[in-house]
Amino acid sequence: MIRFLTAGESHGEGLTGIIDGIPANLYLDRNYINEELRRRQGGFGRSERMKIEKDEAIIISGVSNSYTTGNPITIFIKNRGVNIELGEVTRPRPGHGDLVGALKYNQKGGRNILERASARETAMRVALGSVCKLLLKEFDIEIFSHVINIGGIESNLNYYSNISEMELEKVDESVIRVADKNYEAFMIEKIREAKQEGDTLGGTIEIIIKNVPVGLGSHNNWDSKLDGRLACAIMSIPGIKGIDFGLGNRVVSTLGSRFHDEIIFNETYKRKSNNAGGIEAGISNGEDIVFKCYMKPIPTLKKPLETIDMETKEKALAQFERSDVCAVPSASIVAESMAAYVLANEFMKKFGGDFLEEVKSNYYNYVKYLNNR
Ligand SMILES: Cc1cc2nc3c(=O)[nH]c(=O)nc-3n(C[C@H](O)[C@H](O)[C@H](O)COP(=O)(O)O)c2cc1C
Ligand SMILES: C=C(O[C@@H]1CC(C(=O)O)=C[C@@H](OP(=O)(O)O)[C@H]1O)C(=O)O
Repeated sequence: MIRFLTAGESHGEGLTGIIDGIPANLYLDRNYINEELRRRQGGFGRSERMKIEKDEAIIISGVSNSYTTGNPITIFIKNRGVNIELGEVTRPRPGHGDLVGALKYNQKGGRNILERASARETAMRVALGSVCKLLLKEFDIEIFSHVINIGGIESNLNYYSNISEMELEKVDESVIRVADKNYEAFMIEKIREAKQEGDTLGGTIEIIIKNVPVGLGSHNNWDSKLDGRLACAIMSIPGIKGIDFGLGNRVVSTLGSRFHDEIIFNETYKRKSNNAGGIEAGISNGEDIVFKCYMKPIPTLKKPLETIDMETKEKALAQFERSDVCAVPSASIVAESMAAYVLANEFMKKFGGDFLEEVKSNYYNYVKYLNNR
């Protein structure tokens, strides 16, 4: 079993992560980890903070001469430009953790809460997730993501683009479908407008995972189901408010005869379509795993919402501090990383071994078995 924990505050010394259960003898490419960290820092709409930070993974344990040893791997990422005044936050921001956390932990305001609720912590999830990605790559499993909606500007280039319009449910009128490959330019413009208005945006991310073998996850109990485990991991990302698999909410408006993926046999079992998104009964079915996740608009607004001052109990405007306007592209890298963790964990549960060669032998033995079914 693979498990991980992170620690560290947004404006503290840095972030620490420990991941346990990665087999020995896996080549751990530091450049790859740092490149993943760089990808998370990108995207239009992020705050000045991303110009200050230059995330770099310092590997403290579990690796020798660039190969894993089977020991727990510890990674540290230093916080660089911690130069903002860390005052108390007594005018809590609706949508952030300030009020609920202060009440739950008996704090004067939200400072100690936001330091940990902040998505700064997701840098470490990406570092640890990249270790999981490197393990999955040994078995040709690759995870891709792209942003398909920002604040209602929707790209029609998604996994299911080739489905005829007849089969699409009527799109909400507030959604503008951009059939153009230049949809990114429209999205950037939308973010620019929101920034000018002192407002913020959310959006939709699509994740596609390729070459997943049949048989990860299990139908046999609620907490073994692969879709459930992915949903839990993805929903734990700050700001993510929903996830759906395959055709997503179109399941409600599509006839069963058109929805379910017919089974064919061509050397192995295959499907004529992939509306389920690669998972049936909590088990991967060998097709691409496809899901979408939905991020709410960033809670910190330059044009603040109404709140209550926790000291006076008077009506007030929510506190503003440096903030992103839109962080959907960054969240997509975090979503890839959380998906990598879940899949690597399921992979090790099924093909477990203490060293990579042992995991490979178990895996290829299973592939041989499948080829004879
Ligand atoms: C990559 C990333 C960056 C974020 N940046 C900000 C930000 O700058 N300001 C902010 O208020 N919220 C930001 N958020 C969202 C908050 O962290 C999140 O809304 C908050 O912790 C409350 O959690 P919840 O939205 O899951 O309820 C960001 C989220 C992610 C994934
Ligand atoms: C630091 C990161 O994101 C932060 C997430 C975040 C929040 O409230 O979630 C608030 C902002 O923090 P700050 O006020 O220091 O700029 C973001 O920059 C990061 O992604 O590395």
